[in-house]
Amino acid sequence: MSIEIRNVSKNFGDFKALRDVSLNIDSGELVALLGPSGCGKTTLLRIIAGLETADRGSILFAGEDTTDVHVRERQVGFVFQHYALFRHMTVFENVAFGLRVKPRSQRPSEAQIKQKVHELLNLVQLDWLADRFPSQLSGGQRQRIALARALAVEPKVLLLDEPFGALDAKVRKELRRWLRRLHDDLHVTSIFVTHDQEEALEVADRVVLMNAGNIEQVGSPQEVWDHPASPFVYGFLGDVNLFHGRAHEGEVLLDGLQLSSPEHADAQNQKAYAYVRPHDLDVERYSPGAGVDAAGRPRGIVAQLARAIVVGPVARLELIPVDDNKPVENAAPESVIEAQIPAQQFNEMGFREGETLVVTPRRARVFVENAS
Ligand SMILES: Nc1ncnc2c1ncn2[C@@H]1O[C@H](COP(=O)(O)OP(=O)(O)OP(=O)(O)O)[C@@H](O)[C@H]1O
Repeated sequence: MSIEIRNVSKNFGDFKALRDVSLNIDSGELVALLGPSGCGKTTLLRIIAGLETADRGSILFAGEDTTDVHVRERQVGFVFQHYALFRHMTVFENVAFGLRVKPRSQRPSEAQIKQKVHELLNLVQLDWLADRFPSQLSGGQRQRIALARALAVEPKVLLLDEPFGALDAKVRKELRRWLRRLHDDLHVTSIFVTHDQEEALEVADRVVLMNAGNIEQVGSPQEVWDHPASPFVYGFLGDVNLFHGRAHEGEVLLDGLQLSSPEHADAQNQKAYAYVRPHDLDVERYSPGAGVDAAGRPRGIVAQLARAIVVGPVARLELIPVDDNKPVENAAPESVIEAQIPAQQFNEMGFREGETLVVTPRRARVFVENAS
């Protein structure tokens, strides 16, 4: 079932939790709502579910306005972060619950319930736990049971609010792959809230980036990663170095660095930000003249290697720009530059902590502020 979110706004007192949010979700899509804590993800999910009402705007399911449709009639399944399994019921009874509370006319027979519950438990690969109680399950198993329970009533829409939020990193990773496979089998239109960018990028067909009650960008994981639409998205998706400076007629001058930025050829001494991913920085040993191009423009930053963390195939370098006026030890945390190079290259170059290096961006994304 497709979902259309049309100009939805929601205030809590003076606080604007959602500001004129619009979004279309196709039938069978798996969409992630991604954003920092408090950006309005859960509020939007609750409005879609019918657990909360919007101040303005509407939600359409398959083209039909749902405003007057009660949450029970919306055919929505939920899974929340804190497994809401009934503690006094076995796994089997938890999954059967939604079927048993159906109105008598729609309620399946006992034999049908039994068959359906076992099918669902097989689907989440936990049929062998049918007779256990929730307290006898691991966190990951409980979330899979919660999902089986949500699916029991054959929802048209599945809403998941940080479903793996309370689990440890390894289990989270397993479960997100498992959720993706399950979705590929079932194709239930699903919206899944997370503040974990890796989770959103790995699982979703499309990612909706939210910030302060607004949608900043919607796109496939590849699109939002390769072409972040705003400084917020750039900063939120993955590690990034931020350099401040000014742009003028296609050139950007940052602290100790000059970059060409042809897309800002019209800029007239405007405030600019350049975002550079750690793996888009080249690192070489300092020598006089290093980091300066043929025309004498500074293309690299001279910096001291403060720390090198080499784990597996990647070397993460923390570098502090060398400033004549300030001892490196007193550098502000935000001035630390993070670079990532292959561990093999790090070892071949024989870099040592305390050495002076030059870092040069291979790729940067420049945003220019309109008011100068
Ligand atoms: N019932 C409420 N009354 C007052 N303020 C609320 C209420 N529900 C949510 N808010 C506020 O609205 C904002 C958005 O909340 P929401 O739960 O949607 O954020 P979120 O993006 O899901 O964050 P998190 O990832 O922390 O759950 C928050 O600042 C929150 O404090």
